Amino acid sequence: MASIQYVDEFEDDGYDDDYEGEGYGEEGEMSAEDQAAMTKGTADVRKALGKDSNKVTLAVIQDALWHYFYDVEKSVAYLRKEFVNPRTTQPASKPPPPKKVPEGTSCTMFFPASRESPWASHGAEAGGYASPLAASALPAMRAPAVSKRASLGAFDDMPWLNTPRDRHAVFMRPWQPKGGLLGGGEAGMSKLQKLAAARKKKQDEKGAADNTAQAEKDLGKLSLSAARKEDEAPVNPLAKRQKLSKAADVQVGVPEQAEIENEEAGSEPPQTLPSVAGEESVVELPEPTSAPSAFARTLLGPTPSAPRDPTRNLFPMPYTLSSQYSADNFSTPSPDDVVFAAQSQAGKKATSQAKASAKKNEGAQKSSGTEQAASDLSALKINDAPPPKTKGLNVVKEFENSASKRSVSFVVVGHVDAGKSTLMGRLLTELKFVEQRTIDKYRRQGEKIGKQSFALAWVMDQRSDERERGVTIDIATNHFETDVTKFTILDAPGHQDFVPNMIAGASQADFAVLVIDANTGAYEKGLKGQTREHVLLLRSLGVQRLVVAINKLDMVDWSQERFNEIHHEVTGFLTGLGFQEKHVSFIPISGLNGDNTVKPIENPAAAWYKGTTLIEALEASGPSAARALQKPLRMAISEIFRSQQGSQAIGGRIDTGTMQVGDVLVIQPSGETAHIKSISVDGETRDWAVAGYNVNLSLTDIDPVHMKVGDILCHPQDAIATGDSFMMKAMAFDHLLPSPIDLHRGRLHAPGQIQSIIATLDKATGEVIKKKPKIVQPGGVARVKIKLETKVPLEAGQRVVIRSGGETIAAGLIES
Ligand SMILES: Nc1nc2c(ncn2[C@@H]2O[C@H](COP(=O)(O)OP(=O)(O)OP(=O)(O)O)[C@@H](O)[C@H]2O)c(=O)[nH]1
Repeated sequence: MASIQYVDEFEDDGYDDDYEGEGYGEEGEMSAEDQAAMTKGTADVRKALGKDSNKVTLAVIQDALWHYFYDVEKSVAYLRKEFVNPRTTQPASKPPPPKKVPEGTSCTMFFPASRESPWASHGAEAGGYASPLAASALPAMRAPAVSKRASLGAFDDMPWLNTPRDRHAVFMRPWQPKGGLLGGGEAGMSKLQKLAAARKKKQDEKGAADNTAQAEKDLGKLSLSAARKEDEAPVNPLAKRQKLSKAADVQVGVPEQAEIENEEAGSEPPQTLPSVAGEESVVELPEPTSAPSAFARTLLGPTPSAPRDPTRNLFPMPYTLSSQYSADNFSTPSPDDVVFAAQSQAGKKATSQAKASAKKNEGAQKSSGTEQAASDLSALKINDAPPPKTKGLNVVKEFENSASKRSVSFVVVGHVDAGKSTLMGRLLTELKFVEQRTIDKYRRQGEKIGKQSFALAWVMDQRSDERERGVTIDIATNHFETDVTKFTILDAPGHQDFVPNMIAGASQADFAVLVIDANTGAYEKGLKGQTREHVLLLRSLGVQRLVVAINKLDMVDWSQERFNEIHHEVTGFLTGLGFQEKHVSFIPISGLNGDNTVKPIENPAAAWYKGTTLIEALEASGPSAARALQKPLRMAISEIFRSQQGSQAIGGRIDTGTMQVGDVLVIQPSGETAHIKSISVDGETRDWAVAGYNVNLSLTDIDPVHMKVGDILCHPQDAIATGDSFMMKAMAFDHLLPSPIDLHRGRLHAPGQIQSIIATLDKATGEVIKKKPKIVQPGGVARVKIKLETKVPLEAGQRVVIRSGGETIAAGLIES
């Protein structure tokens, strides 16, 4: 088969002749398959045309075959329509006869692409870019046998080209800002814009020279040379700012009544500048040469229609024309300047020069509000305030001699929805620490969100997210007292997502109330869930006494059988973990109804129970060991807040030792010190506090940035050390191996890793069983090396919990 060359015969038709479709070479060989198909197709077409076949050339036949993918039927139909029986009026889309017969294989292909993009034809609908595929270029994909004009119309009847217009791809031209917008980038400037810019530059240079001469003349009249000398001397920022604002006052000045009247009358008043010496001079000032651009107006608002303040012409900047702009904003010292001046005076740190300028500035401070603020601030005299005085008490003796009630904290734990918060709400209501009308109010509010059954729980769950979700999220603290004891309730969240908060609560408690939902299925679920995990954590954190409240017994009709079943199983579980039976009491209860919280159960179905009420059980419980008053002071910060008096305050529990007002404390790990200004225990102000107390301290001489929740307070003489590497004796709840972990102690959370497992230990004796094991099985005890990412205040003998991936994997004692 002869090789043919398709060439463009429409050289002046406006198409981009330079462009050849990407991927199509000038010389492309027809494949053997194509050649065979072409030969057969040609014969078939001729046969189909019969005697009319002499009306068409071979080239036209082969061109048609190529276009119709060797579809003889379509090719014949086309040839008959266009060549054998041509219509009198040729359609615009009629493909012109190719120049050469398609016997060959190479072609030049043409896309109807614009000069701007080889891929798209600019000027499609909506100013977008129509893809060649959408805009009749599809035939060109079969281009080797088609001229570019043919590509536009030859295949209009192809069904696959009749795609709806809404499915045509449209490429949008990327947005490019026009050059020259507020002096925008030069790259995008048109020639005209460049020319205009060059002319303007020339004009400006000329104008600037004139203006400079004029300004120098005017400035000479102002006699500012003396002031300039003053400027050179170092002054404090306030003095400098005030001097500038004073000058601004002089320059910008408040217009005289006459001027205002003039302006109101619409006449431009003479622009008057009073000199420093009071001398008046009329200054001819240049008018701004152009109005603000549309962009500037968008940013700064419309140009005020009122006559402009003439003095503003001193600053021919576009923003001064904005209605938002005020030249008086800096005419008085800024708040920072006021603070700076006040601190300089209060701390007596200012240099003599600064003092002199501050004195000078006093005269300049015309605003009485500013003077007041400065005097108020100087009155604070933070650094001058004497530290709170200590009474030098022997706190241990004071404690022993005091007739105050014992202070006890208990944490309320258990599986989610066991009824912990409800039980505490009921207890506080029964004891009249919460009024019934408050519960009624909560019930009405709860009804609105379908949570009326949580009315009692809302006594503890005060956060809006807790109320909306019906789930306790963080430790809620509340207080009540009996004749002999002041109790602090630490209501812990039961949801597994908030176990770290439960750990924080448990680490502040003397004993725990474990609430178990006796309902069918609920108890069993809890035993696999947080009932079990919470008990493990209590044991690990050193809590030895438990009151087990078997709750919601109203739902199982006060079944003695159910009570006994739970009693039996839980006792086995607890003793297995090392709890002593004598330190654990079981109470059948209904927190919702209040049965057996303060008053014995009235329901006859519970006549089988002859034991104590919850409050009696609480009274009988307490700390498992004597308070460690003689040990060094250790208090973990559980909250940081501002007291009502505005001073810095913290809350927490004293783990060991004693403190009194006036003591200096070290906050670890920052190492910063503070003074105790006041101590509050159970809402009462005290001179001292001892281990076991939950206290609020008001501190002085400390910046709150040096404190955070989880930090430890101690006395400087026996401050706790900080470190990031510890040896720990750990009881494994899950498999333990060197891996990333989170270490928890109270509110302290520190990321780190188990660096190595030193040895597995005998649970009872603590003797080494195996050195350097690869893994520790759940239930095993091991000595592990912990490396933390930051230094934290931890010391030997402290109990910590290790968690990983949201699960508690171990707990134990810091050894060193
Ligand atoms: N019938 C009955 N329902 C109770 C009792 N105690 C609590 N409930 C219901 O149990 C649901 C959960 O009570 P909460 O007090 O929020 O439970 P919780 O243990 O504090 O929940 P979390 O702190 O989120 O773990 C509420 O709808 C209570 O009304 C009870 O003694 N009897």
